[in-house]
Amino acid sequence: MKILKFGGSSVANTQNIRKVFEILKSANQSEEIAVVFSAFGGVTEILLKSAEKAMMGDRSYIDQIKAQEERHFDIVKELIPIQLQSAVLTFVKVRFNELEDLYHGIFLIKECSPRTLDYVGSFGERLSAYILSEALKVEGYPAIYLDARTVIRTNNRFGNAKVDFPMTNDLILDFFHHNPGLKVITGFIASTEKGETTTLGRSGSDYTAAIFASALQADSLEIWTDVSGVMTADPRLVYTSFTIPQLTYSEAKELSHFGAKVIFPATMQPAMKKGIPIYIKNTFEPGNPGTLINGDHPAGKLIKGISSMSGISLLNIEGTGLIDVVDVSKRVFGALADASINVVLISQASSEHSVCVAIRTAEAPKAKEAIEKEFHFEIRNGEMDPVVVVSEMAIVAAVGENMKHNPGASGRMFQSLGRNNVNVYAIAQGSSELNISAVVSQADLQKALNVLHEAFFLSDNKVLHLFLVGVGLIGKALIKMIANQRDKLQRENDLDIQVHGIANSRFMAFHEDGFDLKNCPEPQDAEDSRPMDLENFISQMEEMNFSNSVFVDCTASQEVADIYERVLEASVPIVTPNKKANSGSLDNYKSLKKLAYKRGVKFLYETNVAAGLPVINTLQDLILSGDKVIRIEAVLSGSMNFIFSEFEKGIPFSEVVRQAKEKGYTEPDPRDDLSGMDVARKILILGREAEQDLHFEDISIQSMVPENCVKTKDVEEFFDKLKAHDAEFEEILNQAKKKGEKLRFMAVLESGKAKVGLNSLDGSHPFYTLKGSDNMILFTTERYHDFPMIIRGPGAGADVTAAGVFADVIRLGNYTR
Ligand SMILES: NC(=O)c1ccc[n+]([C@@H]2O[C@H](COP(=O)([O-])OP(=O)(O)OC[C@H]3O[C@@H](n4cnc5c(N)ncnc54)[C@H](O)[C@@H]3O)[C@@H](O)[C@H]2O)c1
Ligand SMILES: N[C@@H](CCO)C(=O)O
Ligand code: NA
Repeated sequence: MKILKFGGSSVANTQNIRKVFEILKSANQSEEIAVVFSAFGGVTEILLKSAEKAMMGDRSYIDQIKAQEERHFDIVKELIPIQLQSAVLTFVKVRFNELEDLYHGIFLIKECSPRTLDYVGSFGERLSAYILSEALKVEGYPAIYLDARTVIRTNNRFGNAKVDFPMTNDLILDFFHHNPGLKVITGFIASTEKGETTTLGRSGSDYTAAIFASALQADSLEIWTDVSGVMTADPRLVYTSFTIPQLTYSEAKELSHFGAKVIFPATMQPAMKKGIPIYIKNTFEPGNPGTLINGDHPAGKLIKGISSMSGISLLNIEGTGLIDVVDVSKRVFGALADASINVVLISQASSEHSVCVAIRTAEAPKAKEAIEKEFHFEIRNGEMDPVVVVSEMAIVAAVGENMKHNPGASGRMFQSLGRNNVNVYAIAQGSSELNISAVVSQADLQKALNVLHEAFFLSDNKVLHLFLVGVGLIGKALIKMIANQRDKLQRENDLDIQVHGIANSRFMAFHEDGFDLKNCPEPQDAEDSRPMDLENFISQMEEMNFSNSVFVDCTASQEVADIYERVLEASVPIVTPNKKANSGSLDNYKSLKKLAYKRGVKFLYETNVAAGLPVINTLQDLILSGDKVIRIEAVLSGSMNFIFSEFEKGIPFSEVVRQAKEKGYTEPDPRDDLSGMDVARKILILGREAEQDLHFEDISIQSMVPENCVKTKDVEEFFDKLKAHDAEFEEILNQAKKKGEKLRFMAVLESGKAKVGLNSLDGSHPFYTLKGSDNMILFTTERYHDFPMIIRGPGAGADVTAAGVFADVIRLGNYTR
């Protein structure tokens, strides 16, 4: 025997009802079934509201009831052939006539008792189940209409009656014994011994189904609704949520307590007690297996789902007078109970200094008043502070039986919340270890849910949400690379990268779902393009509030570097090829590192030096493992190396500089390379990474920019003026050539001082053979003493740089969560 129950939305119209009949057809093939129906979608609510209207003397109830009568007539006419309609239409007409009389009575005496309300409320199910039983007969079933008032006995607590199970079970068994056929049962309603109509309260039809399942020792109970089972989290807030295949009875209770309103656990109790498996299924997606709720306890994920609840306020009851006093909690909760306030969550630390209670926000003023009244004297005497109410809060809770005796769940929960800058205001975990609840601000709720959902369910699939400032040469190359690699990363590394914000110096744009990276627009051409404003860009990033946001700075801008502090404060990691932050004041360099450490987020800048070559990471590894840097000698500018090595081939100097720019080796302004500034910044950063307190003043720099080229209107004018100096550079080159030497623009750092400039080197020097955009770095350290560690390779250019930025982003993927 299987009991199937269909909710109001499943039988809201004939189109849906036909889907229900299909489901019954296939269910009926394999075993005996009985079916419980709710009223047609929305009917009961209208019946009850109309009663209220009638009571208030509002005649508009008449039209509403008429409309419902028509709706029922229509359903009959659509489901039942004309020659069989009249009996059914008469049944409906008689019920509505009776309803009319009832409402008229309520209207006249302006009174409607809970008893009358239950009677009024019973019509919806009586109508739907009767009509559907007749329609099922038409479909060929031996259908029998069962008005559950004849078998479910309750006390007379109208509105939420208590079932007399021994009596009810006997009546049900007896009815089934004497009435073979497909029972079509009214949900929600019952009666007292005296024959008064009662109702079973919230989700009463589910309860009816569970009562029948229990009485008949059914093999299973199916609750058919309009969602495919219980989801891992509220699907409106977590797009990646999915149906939980199986829950234990206790997990189902915990999950439905908050938010997941698919089932109301109390109603499942009769079936749970008998260990009857319950399926939650979707009428509109019958092929989906939905959720099975039973007693099984398979090993698996730490948690089954995350529930949530909005509209919460925290009450903080605090004071020295609370310590070691035995009746404080009794009085707090007594006062709340007396004021009929439902307590959602409780937390008290062992210091006993404060008690924290979460309640619904609507009840907060009443709760504060009740407690302050109770502790009137203590507050007056200063032994207790006035109750502090913090509103705009929400609760998230991780639920699962596997947390029991299994360390790690709370660690993972709070670590992922913390990493994503979600502040936790209060925590509660019962000793059943079934549920860990955290109170967070309402503004953080969606992020918190997503963070937890990712941490517990998608931990094999991380998503990085990028906000990219600077979509120039490097930025564009980066986007292209991500677009090309994305599928593979998802498939083989469970890592997804989405870009939600893009900006250049003039425009910015955002995309909630992430830009289509294969056809990524320029910031000025994007759909919601707007003028660039860095503060706004950051605010927008914060507002979008993704878990695992990443700020990527592909500019050479000081202004952008100056915002890093704010980004790190928001616990958002930074990846950047921009050298400005690390080569500014030593204090700023140190404080950024400290802040990143404090916030537990990464600040990655491998491409600050030698583009994608592994220089910074290698140096950091050397230092971490206890090595000490004695000397760094390096060619650190791809463009300068290109310029001075190509120049040898007889191309005029100004022309080679232009080529370096065209090849994407130079800084946005090539004078930053020629002046030695770019190299100076790099050696400064290397020195600092080597734990030397290096300042800009500790570097002597030889500039290659002729004096009259320093100040020009723009880069074009600079190139024009540079032409006039071609002969001077030619002369420097010839000097070197004469000696059989080559010109190399390089940096040397030793004993806390650095020198940056042009050198003429003979064939014995390792830099002699460098070509094109090559960089080369020689680290002489305590360990690499007799022979230096050498890193060499192309150190400028869009691809090698973007690849280095990309590698840093992927590295973040390994750190997050
Ligand atoms: N080109 C290379 O080989 C190479 C190698 C290593 C590191 N880098 C570094 O990469 C960074 C970018 O270089 P690029 O060659 O892509 O430069 P680029 O001039 O092509 O692009 C810079 C982008 O940043 C934008 N921008 C500038 N100021 C901005 C601001 N305040 N707000 C928003 N956007 C702003 C510009 O509009 C442009 O889109 C620089 O820091 C450079 O040092 C470049
Ligand atoms: N302009 C730099 C690349 C950025 O670091 C160089 O030529 O090496
Ligand atoms: Na590098």
